[in-house]
Amino acid sequence: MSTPPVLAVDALSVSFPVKRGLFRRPDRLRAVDDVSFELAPGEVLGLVGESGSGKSTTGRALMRLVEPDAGSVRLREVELTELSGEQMRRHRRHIQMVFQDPYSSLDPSMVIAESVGEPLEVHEGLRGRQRDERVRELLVRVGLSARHLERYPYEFSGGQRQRLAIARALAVDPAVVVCDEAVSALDVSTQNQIINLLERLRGELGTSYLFISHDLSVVRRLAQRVAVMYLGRLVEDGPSERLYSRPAHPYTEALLSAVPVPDPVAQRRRERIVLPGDPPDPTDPPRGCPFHPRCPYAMDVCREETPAPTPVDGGGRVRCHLHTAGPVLAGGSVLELRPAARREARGAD
Ligand SMILES: Nc1ncnc2c1ncn2[C@@H]1O[C@H](COP(=O)(O)OP(=O)(O)OP(=O)(O)O)[C@@H](O)[C@H]1O
Repeated sequence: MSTPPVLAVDALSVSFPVKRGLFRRPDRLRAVDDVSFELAPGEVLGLVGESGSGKSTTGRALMRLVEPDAGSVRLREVELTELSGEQMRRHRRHIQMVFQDPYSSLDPSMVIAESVGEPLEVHEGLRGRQRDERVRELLVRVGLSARHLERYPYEFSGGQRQRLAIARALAVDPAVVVCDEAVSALDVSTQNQIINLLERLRGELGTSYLFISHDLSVVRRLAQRVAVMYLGRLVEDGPSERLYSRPAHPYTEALLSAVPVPDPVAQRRRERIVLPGDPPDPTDPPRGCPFHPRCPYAMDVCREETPAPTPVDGGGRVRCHLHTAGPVLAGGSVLELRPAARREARGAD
């Protein structure tokens, strides 16, 4: 029997009211639409997509920092969507978040002993010397000096502050950490250090991460599996190795075509796919497949029907009509999304 997931998200949806005018009823913006995924113990799942695709809202909904409209979030068999406010506050020790801006979790007016030690006070009732001793251990664990206890966050560099935010998130030994663009504001060498730190801590503590980022090259370094969002929906998920080498959804293919590769010869040979237009208005998504107005492979069916998830090679799923028609078009269950396949798709239109 395979190990049960530490986190199981099923058909999660979140919407926000959006005011259009004084006398009109607010529209609903579907920021997260029917999203499902699982996270295994010690696994890193990358969540990628353009700005506004719903990545942060997904992460925040898991923590109940925004309330889902529908769906289930099970953390180690506990249904988080059914907990009362007080129960959820207590349960947050098991699911923590690291934000892009470390000041989201570090109060600038508190010394490190207080801000990193706060979860230890709240969840384990530790105070004084006991709390400080644990904070010292945490500082060392994230590569900082144990002597920094009485310093304020502004006395640290950006990378060091992110280490402090990670120490705070890990203080109460959570099962899952949601990292929301946690390295995006850092320069490349500091990014590398933080990624190495997260990887080391995963090895030492067995923590699972949902690693949200718009940067596919950063995600590739850390994630064993990747899920791709477009307009609030997951369009594809699967093992990193397969997804990066053989994307099954045209949107994933376009995102990957923009990621630079280290080999200059391979880089010159690559076809950069520039998607036409902007992402549609999320308060008025297109009929059929939400991606069809920008899709280089769009067929008639894509304008009419919303694609259902279909399994792809090596595990994972893709929501794409082209893929459903895959065996006809390409003779395999993962399409080769190349110009030839594109011509065939148009022919099958
Ligand atoms: N509190 C809110 N009220 C209204 N709309 C919101 C709210 N929060 C997010 N949205 C909208 O929901 C959609 C998804 O936003 P979200 O921040 O989750 O996307 P994202 O993929 O994380 O992008 P980014 O990386 O730019 O934050 C966007 O259209 C955004 O404008």
